[in-house]
Amino acid sequence: MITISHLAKKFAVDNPKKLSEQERQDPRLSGKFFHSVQDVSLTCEKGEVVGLLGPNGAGKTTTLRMLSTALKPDSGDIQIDGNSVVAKPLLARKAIGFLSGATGLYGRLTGRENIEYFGQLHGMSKAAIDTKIDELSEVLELHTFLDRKCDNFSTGMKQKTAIARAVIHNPSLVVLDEPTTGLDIMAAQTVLNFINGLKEQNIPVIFSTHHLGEVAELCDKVTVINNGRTVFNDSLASFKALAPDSLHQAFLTTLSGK
Ligand SMILES: Nc1ncnc2c1ncn2[C@@H]1O[C@H](COP(=O)(O)OP(=O)(O)OP(=O)(O)O)[C@@H](O)[C@H]1O
Repeated sequence: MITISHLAKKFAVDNPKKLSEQERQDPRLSGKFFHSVQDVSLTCEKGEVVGLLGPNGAGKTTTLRMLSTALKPDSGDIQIDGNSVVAKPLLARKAIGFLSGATGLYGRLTGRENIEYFGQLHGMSKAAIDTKIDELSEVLELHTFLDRKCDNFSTGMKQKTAIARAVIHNPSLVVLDEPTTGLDIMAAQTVLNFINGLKEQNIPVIFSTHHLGEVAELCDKVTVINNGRTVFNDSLASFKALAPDSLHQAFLTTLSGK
């Protein structure tokens, strides 16, 4: 089980002139700090898929980066099966498969080499890496480009390769930051099927998205973040019940604080 409790993260603002107009008006700007995440809590049980929703700049990526250990929280805690991610980051890195917003593939390497490299970093044997790549190639439909250099991959090819790379080590929790953004309908469906496959294997998934249709299709739970705070954290059924005819209206209701 994953428990995120009262996370907070602020960033120093070196030059306020570099902030956008929206950020300058944002209540999270206080003195020399921008309090990106102020109080985020959520839970995810084995086999559950949690959808993380929120307007642009709400704090979703910052939250997921703390969960993946890329950022250290200022306060709050994250526990995976009773172990604190903050206290034991190395343990957490083994347990989590994290897809960040930037795919960051090595362009001079092939897709396969990029994935293999991560497997090696995780200490996997060549045989275990090969077996896992075969499996991922099947479910993520990588065959046609797996042995091409990543340099001129399409957005979809890059994203599928980055997802395969993120889960090469058989993580016990998968965290995906906007996994379908920029993908065409077929590639997005492949990624959604992949998430569904993880769910069937009882592997918990937490993913951020702006697509409410994906939430309806896949999620057991919904967490909405607004201005760095959790404003909704409940089952998909409870989310839908906020406005039975429209998920968009349900989402807007969570933001209005009603
Ligand atoms: N390293 C940083 N330094 C300063 N401000 C930051 C930093 N990282 C994020 N922020 C700010 O924190 C806020 C939350 O950003 P975050 O990327 O977490 O939002 P998000 O919910 O993922 O948004 P989007 O849906 O647009 O991806 C934004 O205003 C962003 O500019």
